[in-house]
Amino acid sequence: MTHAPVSASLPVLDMSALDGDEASAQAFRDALRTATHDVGFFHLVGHGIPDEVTARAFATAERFFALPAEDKQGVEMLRSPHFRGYTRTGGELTGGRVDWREQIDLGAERAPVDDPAAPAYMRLEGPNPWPAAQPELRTVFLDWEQRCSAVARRLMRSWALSLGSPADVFDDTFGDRPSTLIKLVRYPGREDRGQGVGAHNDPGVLTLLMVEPGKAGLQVEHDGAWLDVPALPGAFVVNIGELLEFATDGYLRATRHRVVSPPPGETRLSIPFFFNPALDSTVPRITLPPALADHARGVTQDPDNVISGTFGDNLLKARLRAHPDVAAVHHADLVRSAP
Ligand SMILES: O=C(O)CCC(=O)C(=O)O
Ligand SMILES: [Fe+2]
Repeated sequence: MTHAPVSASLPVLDMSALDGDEASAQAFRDALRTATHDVGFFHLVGHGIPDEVTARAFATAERFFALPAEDKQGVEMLRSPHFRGYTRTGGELTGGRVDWREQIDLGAERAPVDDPAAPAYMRLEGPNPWPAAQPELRTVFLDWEQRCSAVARRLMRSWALSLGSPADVFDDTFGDRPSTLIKLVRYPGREDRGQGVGAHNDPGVLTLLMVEPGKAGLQVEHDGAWLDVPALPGAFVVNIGELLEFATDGYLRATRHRVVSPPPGETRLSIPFFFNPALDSTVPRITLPPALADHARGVTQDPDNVISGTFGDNLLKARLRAHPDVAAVHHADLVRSAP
């Protein structure tokens, strides 16, 4: 690949260029840096995940949402102090307003941390509730997690090089305990085409989003307007989160986005994968070469959303806000002490 074509206003990057010669790998890295400096979003093809694997992921998600309500309630997030499991439609907030989507959150499968002296964010680590009625959910999405993590680690190394840093500059941030999270999301249709998920930035580093083929609804803020971003079949929509903006002093941009509900009678499935640092790791603030540093905009300052270099702080804050019912049941001590 030499040039990034533009489709539906977002660049399309072909990751298979990394398997080519140094010139094509360099062109990919330049396109990666430019896309995430300018818009903060791009389409990613050539990522190596076969179409049939993606089709299986959507078929599995569809079967999960079609389970009887009791099966979904059996794995509801309200039972999980780690914010894992099923959230019914209307059970989640973004920007203080109700999102119209149902979802299951599947994080890195680990043992809970039971050290009372550990920072509060370590409560986010723990097991997932897997539905007994659908055993393949576990195998399909543990496999999806492995595949997406490999793509994400490769992208992180490409960003590092593209910013004039050693390829491994971000490696320790993720280490062997990255905070991965997969959401299976179903947006029901409705008349008013309102908030499927409200406008937000992703709080972490990197998001690889797969959208059901042919479905629109994702909108990305650019130059003060909302761009419609229909999915390209088999391609990820990739965006960066606030911590990569933080790491680059705003040279790379975490961009606000939202999903509007599909029309009545339609639904939209999506599978976002979040590749984020270990909860207790501090993201390095990298030194940019002068030519890039001149174009660093500084980190966006929002008094309602102060960014910490420690990922766990950001994630815990985001989870408590999005799921106040889970917070009230399992983390009343934290909610009471919140400013
Ligand atoms: O469902 C989508 O297309 C996007 C979801 C999203 O932005 C999120 O869950 O952070
Ligand atoms: Fe998002």
